[in-house]
Amino acid sequence: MSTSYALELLDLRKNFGKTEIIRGAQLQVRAGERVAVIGPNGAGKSTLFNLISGRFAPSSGEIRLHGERIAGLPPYQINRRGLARSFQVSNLFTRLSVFENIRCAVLWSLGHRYAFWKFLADLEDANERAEQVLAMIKLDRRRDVLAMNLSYAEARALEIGITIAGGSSVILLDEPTAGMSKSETQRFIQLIREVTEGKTLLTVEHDMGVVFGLADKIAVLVYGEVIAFDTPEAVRANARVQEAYLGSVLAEAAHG
Ligand SMILES: Nc1ncnc2c1ncn2[C@@H]1O[C@H](COP(=O)(O)OP(=O)(O)OP(=O)(O)O)[C@@H](O)[C@H]1O
Repeated sequence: MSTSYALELLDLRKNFGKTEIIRGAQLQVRAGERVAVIGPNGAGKSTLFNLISGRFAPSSGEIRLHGERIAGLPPYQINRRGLARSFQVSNLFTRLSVFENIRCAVLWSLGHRYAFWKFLADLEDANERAEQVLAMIKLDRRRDVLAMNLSYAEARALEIGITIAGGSSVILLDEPTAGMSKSETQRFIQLIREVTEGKTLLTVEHDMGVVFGLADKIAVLVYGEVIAFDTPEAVRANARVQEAYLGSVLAEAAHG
């Protein structure tokens, strides 16, 4: 039954002009699973995330979030239904503090932009929730620092905090550790594991160390199709994946 899945892609397709980039993608993600979407450059990973989060409307097919149809809805409506996508660092409010950035995200998720009386009543709750999120992303000691003065890794942690602030149950992270050193990456994987505990997570990831450190399941996207969706061990052993993509990447990772 479809409602047992947190997220489903059903024969999803997306054309840009005459070129079909997503070609009948199928995926069924259970609640609480952490899934890494991998695939060669240009396979359509970012496009897939843009479809799921509502930035692009699919050409055909369906997307279901907790059994509800969301394909073609605008991003804010998909967000209201419990799906949040990480924003890039450049989307932080650089002249606001770490705390204020998170509080904005909490208030936004409460949907109180236009109802001032409700806004005041809930401000205390929002403050409390923002403090909790700060502690979760381990930036409580950087609470009053302006976002523009954070280190790169701290800014990425803040980005994750903003993504989870609204309490969404399905979280999409696009290359969360890109640009980090090896030790920062290790710490960040742990942080992501903690803050997404009990949630459904989808990441796009190129770094195989991150993939194997974070994912319960791997979805392999090749030419706009999910050619495998299984545990890391099974995907690693899958001949079709080896042939299409993973063999070369794993060989590289082993020597890198
Ligand atoms: N808005 C767009 N208009 C036209 N073509 C697009 C658009 N967005 C993406 N594409 C094309 O779709 C294909 C898939 O791109 P996408 O960025 O989704 O791949 P990806 O798997 O995320 O790649 P990478 O790993 O390199 O980031 C590429 O050939 C790209 O040029």
